[in-house]
Amino acid sequence: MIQIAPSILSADFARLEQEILKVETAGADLLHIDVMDGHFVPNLTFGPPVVKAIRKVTQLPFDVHLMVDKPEEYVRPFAEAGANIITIHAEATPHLHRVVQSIKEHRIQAGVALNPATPLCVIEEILHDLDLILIMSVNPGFGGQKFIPSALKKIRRLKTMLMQINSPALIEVDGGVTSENAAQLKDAGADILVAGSAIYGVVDCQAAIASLKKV
Ligand SMILES: O=C(CO)[C@@H](O)[C@H](O)COP(=O)(O)O
Ligand SMILES: [Fe+2]
Repeated sequence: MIQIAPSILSADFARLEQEILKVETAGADLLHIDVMDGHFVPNLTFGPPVVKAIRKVTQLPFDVHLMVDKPEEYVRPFAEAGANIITIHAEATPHLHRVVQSIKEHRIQAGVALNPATPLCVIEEILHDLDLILIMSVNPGFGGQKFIPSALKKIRRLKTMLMQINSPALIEVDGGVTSENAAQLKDAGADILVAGSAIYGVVDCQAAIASLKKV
């Protein structure tokens, strides 16, 4: 069954605890935390103290999406704050292998994210080291953007690559996910759907999660 990871980027930050508990009760599988540094992407969001604070209010696994330059400097602080998965961007470091290994040294899951324009070949040599690959289906930085359809072809090709090396790594898709494109994403090979506005931007988030899951 497909897993759903609500992105708290679209939550009401003034009521963050309730917003997290709301999606936990509604059947979320993971909590997606978008970390932005104002350099790698033109937006600023959460640091390790926020992750540490919300670690106390929920049992949901934390799926930390680091949209930051020099990700090597942030692995330890986010791991110690309570991340269960740390995903770094391939475009953000020339030392992808080293940073992936450093995530694994913290005994948490390691993911690599690819922007829409980044080809799959940049992760080919480290694919067997990864627990998760995040395919961006919007340009990172903001919630509420329109899904870029070329992500579907990329997910299909990635699924084939993973099957060829017998890898159990999960494919996560992030950006513009809705109940309209969820079935296509699952058919293409996605295992985890991240959704911000499709879950936090509607009145009934339980129905929203259910409709994403039922694909
Ligand atoms: O990483 C990002 C954006 O950079 C995402 O996780 C967004 O938070 C997804 O929001 P929606 O596109 O689902 O509204
Ligand atoms: Fe994200």
